[in-house]
Amino acid sequence: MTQITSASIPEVPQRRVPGGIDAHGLSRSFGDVKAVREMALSVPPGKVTALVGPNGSGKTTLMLILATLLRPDTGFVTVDGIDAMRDPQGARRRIGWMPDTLGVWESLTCLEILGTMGRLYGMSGAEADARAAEQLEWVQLTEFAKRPARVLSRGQQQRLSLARATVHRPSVLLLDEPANGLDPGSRLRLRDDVRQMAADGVAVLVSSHVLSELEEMSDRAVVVRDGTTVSASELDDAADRELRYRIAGPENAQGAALTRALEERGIPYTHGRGRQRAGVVVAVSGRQAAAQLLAELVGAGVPIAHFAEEGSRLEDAYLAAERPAAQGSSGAGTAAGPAANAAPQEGETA
Ligand SMILES: Nc1ncnc2c1ncn2[C@@H]1O[C@H](COP(=O)(O)OP(=O)(O)OP(=O)(O)O)[C@@H](O)[C@H]1O
Repeated sequence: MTQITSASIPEVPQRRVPGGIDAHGLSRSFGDVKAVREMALSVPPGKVTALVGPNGSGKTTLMLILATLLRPDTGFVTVDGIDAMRDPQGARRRIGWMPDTLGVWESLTCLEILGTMGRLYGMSGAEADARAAEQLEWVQLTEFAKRPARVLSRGQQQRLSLARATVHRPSVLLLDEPANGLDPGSRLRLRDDVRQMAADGVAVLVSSHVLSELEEMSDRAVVVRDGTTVSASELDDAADRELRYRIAGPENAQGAALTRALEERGIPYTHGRGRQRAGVVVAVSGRQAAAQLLAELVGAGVPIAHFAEEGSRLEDAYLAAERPAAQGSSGAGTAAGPAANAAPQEGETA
């Protein structure tokens, strides 16, 4: 894999002095394939930023560039203000990198792997060994301390990978599909660990295809498509943004009483599709408005068996990115359009 060197690389133009990651103008081609095109991205400290996009949109290529493991054709990356092109070693000391597969020395024990990593990051032998034991305890792998990594299950490998990525207490953490192969309990732990690291000030960038997982772990979302950043948005509490709610009667059908009540109130709705998607979908301006609508319907004697938020802001942003630009934001057949479409190009904000 190409290593970044400082030779003949121009200095980062003065833009802002960020903690975390600031990248702009990133491009990388593989032959004719433009995997990343003029991409801009910021990953602020103290927050978890979700990186989402369709297959082949350039997420892993971007992650590898940010981790200083792949050299971009153009562009700049700073890590805690350090120019990663000119000083990749300095940047790497601040970065924790968890790839989607562990890729370790399989015959070494878990303790040896983490101890070796600690030494590579400049710790003394005693310090590295103590840190290795501490990390194994953190990821609940102490019982495997003296066993070779090849005996670990996929989920255990992921936990060892997280321990390895954070052995040197990085201030930036890059996680590529971290929940792959984790059982539900381990996923919840991972979410809590990632949130705790962000609370401690770490800048976290995490990519995953499991949007529900990302939604509960992330503060922000960056959506990429065709190698470019198409939107960046805060996943703030949905207090007063437009939301979609699915409403169904006791038979899980749309129900004449329900549709009549909505029509009388001038509330547009669309029909659900399929057995699991029965009922109607309406757009409301925030949870307060949703609560009022529910109270009103029940007050009017409409039988309601299901009333729940539909999709999520992250899902909306992702689906909007999957659609070709020409289709725009038609709302995907629901009463409300995606809420995140108007988000600015990442890098123009901050
Ligand atoms: N080493 C490589 N050689 C040739 N093409 C590559 C290489 N790495 C990536 N690509 C191409 O670059 C594009 C972006 O790939 P990348 O792996 O970054 O996407 P991704 O968003 O991570 O995809 P996925 O979600 O499927 O993992 C794809 O078209 C891919 O085929």
